[in-house]
Amino acid sequence: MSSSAGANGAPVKSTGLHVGEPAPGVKKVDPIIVADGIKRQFGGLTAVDVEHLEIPRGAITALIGPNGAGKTTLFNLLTGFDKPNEGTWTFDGQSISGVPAFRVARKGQVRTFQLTKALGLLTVLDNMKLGAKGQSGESLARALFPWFWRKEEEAIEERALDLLARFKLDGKKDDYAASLSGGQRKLLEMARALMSEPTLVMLDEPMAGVNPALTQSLLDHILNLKKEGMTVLFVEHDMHMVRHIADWVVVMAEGRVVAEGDPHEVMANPAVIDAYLGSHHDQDLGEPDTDVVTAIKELAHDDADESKH
Ligand SMILES: Nc1ncnc2c1ncn2[C@@H]1O[C@H](COP(=O)(O)OP(=O)(O)OP(=O)(O)O)[C@@H](O)[C@H]1O
Repeated sequence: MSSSAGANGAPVKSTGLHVGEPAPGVKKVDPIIVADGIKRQFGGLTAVDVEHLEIPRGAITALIGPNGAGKTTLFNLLTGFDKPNEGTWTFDGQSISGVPAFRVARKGQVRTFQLTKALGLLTVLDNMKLGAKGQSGESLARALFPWFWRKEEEAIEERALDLLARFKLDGKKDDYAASLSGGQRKLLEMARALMSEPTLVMLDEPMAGVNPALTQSLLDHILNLKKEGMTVLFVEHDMHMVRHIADWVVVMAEGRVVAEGDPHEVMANPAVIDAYLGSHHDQDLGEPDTDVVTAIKELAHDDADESKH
């Protein structure tokens, strides 16, 4: 598997990730997450109903689907922020179903979380320190061995400053996080997630609210995570980004996985267009995602043209 930039500067995609025909639930050569029979209901609504899903290790996987498909709910379940009605899953071969979020994070699976109002009132550096693992529940040990904790705190601060420099936020370390632009917030969210030295990074709509000036920088940071050996799983509506950086795409609709494959295969799959056009047919949530459908069709068309040359 290689992840360096290709001759034309485009990222080189990881291939050979699956075993057999790409279809919902297809087995992966080296899965980092394996989920079985996950169901999450809210009253009478089934938000997630995933029979089998494997996320490939060391690759970038995009989770896409129309509004209300269950993507965020699945993210919340896998990261321990919510509990399913049914289902089991493993991370790195260990069962983590029902394990609370802070323990999941300590095992190396982290997600970005949004800069809420409360976090906005902390400085950028304090936000980073919050992302370090092993910080909660050790107050007794902290009181008994202050010298040890001072050392750990110094190490945490050093790592935070290194990461802030890497994300070009070091000049803002003492600013309130609320003063950052939309794109800088996304960078801070990603940098904060890296404080715990994760093996799997889960990003919820990394491009939402980011102005074009910071888009490339965010993409590069995500590609770098893969280069450094991390696995990335992200939810995103921007199809151009999905095609550009994802090695593998999982499509959800109405709680289920309806398609899986590399971005080219998925964009050419009629089931994917149907999922977007068919969304909301029984709900009054407004227009289906026609912009996304247009983007998918354009990209599928480009792919067909490319394959003729
Ligand atoms: N806490 C909750 N209580 C009740 N219903 C919920 C709750 N969370 C999610 N839902 C419902 O579950 C379904 C799936 O929602 P979810 O947010 O997971 O979809 P999504 O694919 O992430 O959508 P979007 O792309 O719009 O963020 C939706 O119908 C939503 O209204």
